Amino acid sequence: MMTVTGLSVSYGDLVALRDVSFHAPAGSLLAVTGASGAGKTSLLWAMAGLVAPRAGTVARSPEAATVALIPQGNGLAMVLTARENLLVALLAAGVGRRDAAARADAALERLGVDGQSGQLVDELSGGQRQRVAIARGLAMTADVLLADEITSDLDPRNRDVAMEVLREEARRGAAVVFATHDPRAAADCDGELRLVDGAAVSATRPA
Ligand SMILES: Nc1ncnc2c1ncn2[C@@H]1O[C@H](COP(=O)(O)OP(=O)(O)OP(=O)(O)O)[C@@H](O)[C@H]1O
Repeated sequence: MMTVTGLSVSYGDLVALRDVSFHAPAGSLLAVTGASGAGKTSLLWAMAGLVAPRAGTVARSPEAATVALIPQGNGLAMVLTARENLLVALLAAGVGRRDAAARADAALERLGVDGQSGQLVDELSGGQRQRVAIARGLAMTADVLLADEITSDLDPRNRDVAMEVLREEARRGAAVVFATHDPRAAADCDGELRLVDGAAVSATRPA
């Protein structure tokens, strides 16, 4: 569904990603692992089209029409409520008002933050914010879901819920790519791309 070929990303003189190739098929959950600074976020941003590659390509098949990114550090608007954060994203994507409301409410409930729906994000705990950000990505029902370190602030129970959500998204047919430091979370995925200093050192593919 999404194929990365010979991808390099640099910021000025700093090369963050070098000659990385991999394939994210529909219906699979892939982990991107590596130490801090290894290039995981740079890879996801390049896949989302948010950073231009210095070399290489990111190709999407025709069925990969929509891409959603759950960014590291949540990327929520603090001055909006949890529900408004989801609604803004859905309405901006062209989803109708009634459908957007239903999808927002269902996603907040799936992540167990429906009780915080009307609260300003600024008033939420770190873990609650992270769950609202996951809910926003879930509500987009994208063909490709890119999830960047989405379990870092979660307790074990909510970590399991987040992993189940990613798994369900893959089961729905999405190509899901999940950047993580957590070896246990990576072990729950169908395959793993391991980065060291921006280079892919190993890759296991979905069976
Ligand atoms: N906007 C930027 N400008 C300059 N350098 C950057 C920028 N973003 C990332 N880098 C550098 O690129 C390299 C890869 O960073 P990246 O955020 O992709 O790594 P990461 O594996 O996601 O790290 P972490 O696990 O800490 O989030 C690092 O050396 C980082 O300092």
